[in-house]
Amino acid sequence: MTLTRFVLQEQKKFASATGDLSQLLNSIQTAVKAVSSAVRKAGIAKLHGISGDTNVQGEEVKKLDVLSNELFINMLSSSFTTCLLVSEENETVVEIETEKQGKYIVCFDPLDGSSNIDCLVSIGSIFGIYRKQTEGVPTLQDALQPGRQQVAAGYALYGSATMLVLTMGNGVNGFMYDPAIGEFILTEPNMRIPDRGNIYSINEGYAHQWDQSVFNYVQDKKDPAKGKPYGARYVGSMVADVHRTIKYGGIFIYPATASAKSGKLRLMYECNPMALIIEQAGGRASTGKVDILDVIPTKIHERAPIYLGSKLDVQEALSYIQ
Ligand SMILES: O=P(O)(O)OC[C@H]1O[C@](O)(COP(=O)(O)O)[C@@H](O)[C@@H]1O
Ligand SMILES: [Mg+2]
Ligand SMILES: [Mg+2]
Repeated sequence: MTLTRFVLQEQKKFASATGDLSQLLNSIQTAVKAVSSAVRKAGIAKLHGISGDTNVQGEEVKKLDVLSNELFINMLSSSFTTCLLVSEENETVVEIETEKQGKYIVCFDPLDGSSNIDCLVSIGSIFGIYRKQTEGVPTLQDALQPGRQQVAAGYALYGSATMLVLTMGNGVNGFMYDPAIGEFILTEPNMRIPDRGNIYSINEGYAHQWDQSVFNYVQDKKDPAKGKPYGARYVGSMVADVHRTIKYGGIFIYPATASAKSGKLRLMYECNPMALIIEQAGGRASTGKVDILDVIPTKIHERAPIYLGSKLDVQEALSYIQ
């Protein structure tokens, strides 16, 4: 089953569906294919003397995150299904030209894990989709919806293969890209996260900046007197760290630190899409105080601390904090 057919099949379950969401998801699929192809060429480009700024001819070469952002914006605006776009790479909300407007709002991180590009480590893209709630000209306020309102969300992981993981609010499905036929194939139907894992994932280099509660939790996860110690894994690409957490279970944390009181990760295009996927796969995602999905955003680039993963692991971590 291809991703395109899967989406169409979901659409058929709703007699009133116009097909706009399917069209929107198809445009994201195309953007992801184009980003994937650019990612696969980026490493080898160095061999041919092409770097992020200029090639051997002195011609300008776009950085991967800038290129990915343009691909997402072009595909989404020409899908005629969106009115507002919120991108990590754009300071303000992008309003689609009136003639091309549709009823959806898309928040996205076109290229996540950018510090990993130059060392050939996995990177990704993340997106969350909302319906415009009011009539009339779209405004910033239309974009500031809590994550709970997402109609669909997903991520693409550019790893040893490219995989697109999608939720439309009734479970999570994973599609592996087969470059030979140019299609995403459903290879991971109904993905479920284990209720408990044995991996913790956090940037321990910042331990001196954590709250005591985070420190105590991580300490206990390593203490043989407190149970079998957990393994540590931290890629530094949220998509890769979250994908591993869904597949193997465990916990991913990007907490508040002394210098970053709301952590680092962005609520609208990193935390919210991942939180919907994790909840739909049977896990939990919290800021430490409330469910990520219940946070009402006040600005498009705001940050949130995040504790995400297996239900019992997140519950245990939260018991240290609350
Ligand atoms: O280096 P740190 O502080 O651990 O941060 C890692 C986090 O930063 C990010 O790379 C931020 O994403 P961008 O690359 O899209 O800015 C996340 O993917 C990752 O989880
Ligand atoms: Mg990111
Ligand atoms: Mg990014």
